[in-house]
Amino acid sequence: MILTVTPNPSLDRTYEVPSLDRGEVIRATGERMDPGGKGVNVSRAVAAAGRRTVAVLPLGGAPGALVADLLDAQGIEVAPVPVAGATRSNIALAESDGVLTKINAPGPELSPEEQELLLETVREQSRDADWIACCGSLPRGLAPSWYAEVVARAHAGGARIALDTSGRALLEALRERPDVVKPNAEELAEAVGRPLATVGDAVKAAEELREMGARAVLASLGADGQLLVEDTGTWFASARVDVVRSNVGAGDSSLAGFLVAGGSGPAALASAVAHGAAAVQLPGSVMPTPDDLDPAAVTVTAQVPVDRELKEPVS
Ligand SMILES: Nc1ncnc2c1ncn2[C@@H]1O[C@H](COP(=O)(O)OP(=O)(O)OP(=O)(O)O)[C@@H](O)[C@H]1O
Ligand SMILES: O=P(O)(O)OC[C@@]1(O)O[C@H](CO)[C@@H](O)[C@@H]1O
Repeated sequence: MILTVTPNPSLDRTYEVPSLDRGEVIRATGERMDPGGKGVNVSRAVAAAGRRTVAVLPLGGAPGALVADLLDAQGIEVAPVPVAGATRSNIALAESDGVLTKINAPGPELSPEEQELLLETVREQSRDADWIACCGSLPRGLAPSWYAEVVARAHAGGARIALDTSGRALLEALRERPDVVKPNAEELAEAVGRPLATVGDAVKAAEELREMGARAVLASLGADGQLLVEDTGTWFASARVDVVRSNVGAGDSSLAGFLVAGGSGPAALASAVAHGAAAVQLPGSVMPTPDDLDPAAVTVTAQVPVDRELKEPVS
């Protein structure tokens, strides 16, 4: 079973707009609502792959009830933590030229009792978990060391941890040796405090994250593909994509692909890239099913193209 923990979930609202004109009334040509938050998306993708998953998440107010209904309609098993504050709504504005602008709200502040209940729920649900995926930003109230605490507890209980977060929450958790961390290019650059211009820069930064405590690093590099650096080797993978419709949740889909394929080694990396490539070709944060995957479009190599310039360098 793959348990996901999303301390700051969201109701994701996507509006399709011709273009963004600041200061004007913009008429949307389409809209959709998805249950969101990075761990929630990982659960949706794991379930779409036909594997058992449970999503732990605080839920509050009318948006929280809507997130619960949407997850129920998708058959996702949820271990909810009722909270007083309303679950946030995050907005994505998708322009017709493919540019996507996202507005992420801070979310409710969790009281000390709610924080304790969240930790306790994670503990209870961890019993049958092979992997625990801890994903996304921390809501107000949770200390930057919160993920570090979850990693320590999970390891004490024998589960493996995949962590997808950023900033101080990531840096503090590294000391507890998470089994895999999944930064995107920006998060990787921020963690090591320098820009990334080439695939080789990303390899060096991933190696540094391992020196800081991560056992493995699965770095997602947007249109450039993905990199896996672990004890047994370093691999680079990419996939052919015809049309990008929405990259919201592509990283979450690829983390799910990595975990359902075993969570280590080149075959798991290939699955991660196949899931990311399929996700960007679907609207909103729709997660791919096995029918959407095209494993033949994926290439994986141990000959990492270190001199290749990133299409989206991080300055
Ligand atoms: N423009 C693109 N073209 C082709 N593949 C893409 C593109 N964007 C993303 N992907 C695929 O999806 C994977 C994850 O994307 P990305 O690195 O943007 O994740 P992310 O920033 O963590 O996303 P999110 O936080 O929205 O889940 C990439 O490694 C790649 O396989
Ligand atoms: O604010 P966070 O927690 O960093 O990210 C939240 C979020 O942007 O991540 C998912 C896409 O990865 C969306 O479903 C959600 O809106």
